[in-house]
Amino acid sequence: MADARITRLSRWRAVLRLAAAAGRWKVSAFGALILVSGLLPTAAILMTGRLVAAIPAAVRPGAGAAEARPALLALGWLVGCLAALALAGIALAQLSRFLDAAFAAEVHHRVARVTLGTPGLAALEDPAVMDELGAIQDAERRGVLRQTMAALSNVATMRLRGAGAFVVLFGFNWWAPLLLAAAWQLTNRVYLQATENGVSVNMSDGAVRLRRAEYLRSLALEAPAAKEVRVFGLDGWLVGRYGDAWLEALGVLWRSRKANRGITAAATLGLALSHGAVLAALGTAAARGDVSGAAMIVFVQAVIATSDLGMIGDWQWILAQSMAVAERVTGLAARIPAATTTTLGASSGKATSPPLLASSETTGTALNASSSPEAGAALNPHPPTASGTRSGPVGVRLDGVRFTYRGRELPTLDGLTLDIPPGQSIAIVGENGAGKSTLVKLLCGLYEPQHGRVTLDGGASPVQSRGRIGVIFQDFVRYPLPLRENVAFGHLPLMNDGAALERALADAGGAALLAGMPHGWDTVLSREYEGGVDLSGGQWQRVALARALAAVRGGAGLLILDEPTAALDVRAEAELFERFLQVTRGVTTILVSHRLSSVRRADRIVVIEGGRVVEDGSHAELMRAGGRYAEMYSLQAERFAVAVPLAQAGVEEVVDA
Ligand SMILES: Nc1ncnc2c1ncn2[C@@H]1O[C@H](COP(=O)(O)OP(=O)(O)OP(=O)(O)O)[C@@H](O)[C@H]1O
Repeated sequence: MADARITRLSRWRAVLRLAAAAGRWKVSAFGALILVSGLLPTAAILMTGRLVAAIPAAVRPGAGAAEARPALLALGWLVGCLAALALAGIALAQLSRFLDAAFAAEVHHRVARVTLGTPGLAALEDPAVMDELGAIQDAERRGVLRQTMAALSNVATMRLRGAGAFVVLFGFNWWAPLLLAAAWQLTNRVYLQATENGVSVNMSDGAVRLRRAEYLRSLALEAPAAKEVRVFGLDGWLVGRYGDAWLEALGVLWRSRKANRGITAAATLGLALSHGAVLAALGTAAARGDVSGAAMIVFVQAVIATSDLGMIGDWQWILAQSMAVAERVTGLAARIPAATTTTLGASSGKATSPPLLASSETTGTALNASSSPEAGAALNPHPPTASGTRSGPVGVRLDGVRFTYRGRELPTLDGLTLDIPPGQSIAIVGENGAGKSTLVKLLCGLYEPQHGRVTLDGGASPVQSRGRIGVIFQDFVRYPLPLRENVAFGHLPLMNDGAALERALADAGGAALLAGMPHGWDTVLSREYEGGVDLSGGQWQRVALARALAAVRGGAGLLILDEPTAALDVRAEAELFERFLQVTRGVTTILVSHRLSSVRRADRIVVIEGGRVVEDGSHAELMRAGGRYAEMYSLQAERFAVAVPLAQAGVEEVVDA
């Protein structure tokens, strides 16, 4: 019981803390209006009694006589109460709407601040955190959060009305209000317990199942899985699984409701008996003449109004859910490690993003660089840095790095040591699952190694160096946003610098792509939007490359490319790499690729196996050594030799290793 009280208290505190974001005056006005709306009904009940009591005296001499004054006064007060009640109701509804918008925005903002503020991915991949976020999102989607203040005002005014009636009933006798209040409280407690149980299972066990059901629904309804669902004939299976998953989620709720059925019935019976007892006592008193007609009207209204001390239905359910969500939101920061250097303000995801004023200078410099007549000039010879403290290529050092994914027993990287001097171009190769992409994520500070250290720029952590890194991940994001944003996300200050964006896209081999866009830079890269276009896999890859090059233009001194050309045909890839060597002069580049024909152009190649570096050297050195690299290269070269006749016949993709 004490625990439940503490939980309820902390939930109330959480709601009020989030609501406070709307401003002290608005919240104070909200509280005052609740008080007025909650207490005026009791005043109206009392005024009705006064009016009824005064009417006989007023009727006999006529309305103009002095005896009629109390009745007129009571009537005036009653009308005043009702009018004030109506006005307060309107004002409260308006203010609730405003506060609800502010409340939902604050929840949104806090969740975004916490999730974007965590520098790595580990916390967001934690199933417990995913469930928390899923439950919050679910409440947002169902509109629960946007009704919190309306629910709060309704519940609070009704409780005040009930409390007023409770006090009024003491005018009849001492036990009637106590009996009715106890009966309603008991019913309310039972209902509340059932509601809270329902909310809890809904947001824990139910949420997990609901998330699964919604994922299955998204597979059935949304574009990404549409092709496979149709070709593999998954439709029937999906509909069945979705139905089962949905019923499982609802089953959790139904079971929790069923468990409370008996006690709910007992509480309802108690309610009926207590009302019967009080009304019988009132009737007896009236028959004996102990209670006047006017008092009878007041007490009967009060008996009815004590129901506001009981369960209130939907508003209570909404408030209970909002309170549980509010508690989760305010506790989220404690469960997800806070950012050490990133902030929501650095919305580019770069801790060292320049302020807007500085960015125009940055843009100016970039513009000058980009407007250089020399095609393919080095992108970042002396870049303006985001932090203003560092420029030029970034040195990278990994010291005995060991990293194991959550839930896995064996480490993916196990004592990996690698030193990359500034300006070097290095290629990382290894079999599928060797840990190449994991290494990239560690270099970007998305995971922390359990042992060893990753440092950039001569000692900074990857998170501190975010503004100095340009990256294309293997699973880069295809933003269904305008082409401009898809490229400028690499360095936000370039957003309106058409020349710099154009140069980045051209350097990524995407000049023709821009020419084919119906609305130029403003073309949305998704057919789901009016005037939008769909891109091929290779075209998307060029856009992602342009984004990484925009980052370099904005000051990144380390460019990491994880399988940047997997979707390009062989000729396009060869052209692109040729160009790349020119435009990334003065930048440290790390290339992860299975295409050894591209890899061989790097200054240095390292082979990863068993979580560590097993070979390290130039293409020629590694070929001479005759180890893993030489073996892989020879295998691909054999395929190349077989494929050349086909390639000459125009089937170039066969060469793709
Ligand atoms: N988020 C994750 N959680 C748990 N395990 C993961 C996660 N990401 C990758 N792994 C595992 O870590 C290992 C290394 O994966 P990684 O993607 O780094 O390999 P890779 O060398 O890039 O492979 P590929 O050449 O296929 O891209 C794999 O066994 C993979 O299953």
